[in-house]
Amino acid sequence: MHHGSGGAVEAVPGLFVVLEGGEGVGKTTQWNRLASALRAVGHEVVAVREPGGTQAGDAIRTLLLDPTSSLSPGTEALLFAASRAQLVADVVEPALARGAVVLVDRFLLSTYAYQGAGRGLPLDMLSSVNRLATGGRAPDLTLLLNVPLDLAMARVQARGAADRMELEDAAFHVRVQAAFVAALSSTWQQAHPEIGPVIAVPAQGDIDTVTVRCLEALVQRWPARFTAAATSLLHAR
Ligand SMILES: Nc1ncnc2c1ncn2[C@@H]1O[C@H](COP(=O)(O)OP(=O)(O)OP(=O)(O)O)[C@@H](O)[C@H]1O
Ligand SMILES: Cc1cn([C@H]2C[C@H](O)[C@@H](COP(=O)(O)O)O2)c(=O)[nH]c1=O
Repeated sequence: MHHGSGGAVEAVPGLFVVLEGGEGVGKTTQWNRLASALRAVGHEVVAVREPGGTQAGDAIRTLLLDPTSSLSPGTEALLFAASRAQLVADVVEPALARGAVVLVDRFLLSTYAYQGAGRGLPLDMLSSVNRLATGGRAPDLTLLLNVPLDLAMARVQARGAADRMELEDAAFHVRVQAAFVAALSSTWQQAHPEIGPVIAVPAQGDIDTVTVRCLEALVQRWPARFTAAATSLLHAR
């Protein structure tokens, strides 16, 4: 909420922002830093990751990422959707209704990239299942962090203890990466309004530079909403 020029209290719309990209591109790092930067200038930020973010979602995450889990592609897709359904109902919708900035580490585009391109499931089926999960809620903006695949995979290897998805072979990760890149085209986005707008953020530089690029993307999209963030960005330079 904020006070309008006549003193009346006006509702501020919630904003639903998603960070996307393949393994090791720096999503979680930037998700933490963006949340801190926006909170520092007074925004209510609800930061959650997928799969997870609820009690049920965290249990589903453990099952999905455990390298010893044996899951068919359909089971996997349904479990990601189930985690998402709980997250949208319990966290995303209430936070958006309060006017918060909801920052999510991965959302439906990951399903299209991993279960669609990676596993070969048809996007129309994934879309139907996920309509049930999201109730049609689409992100207001997705920041797709872009890093060459070999560099990102080297980071993942350096991190150690790979999860079930990270252990997939190189061809799987090449398909996933190609699907993310395809989502940058305006033709693709027009055909998939459930994903919302997707823009690329070059994420190869040092961590601070990438955070500034992410913030700049938000300021550019919503200049009035993020005036304070823009000012602090200028001071940081
Ligand atoms: N800009 C950067 N430059 C160098 N290293 C980075 C950068 N951003 C993140 N890293 C490092 O790369 C590794 C992966 O980062 P992070 O966990 O944020 O990526 P991610 O995209 O969330 O990965 P995943 O999807 O596999 O969990 C971490 O060790 C992190 O410290
Ligand atoms: C939401 C979502 C995620 N995945 C995959 C992508 C990653 O390999 C893991 C999540 O791990 P992270 O460390 O949090 O990135 O799950 C997927 O395959 N499908 C999805 O919808």
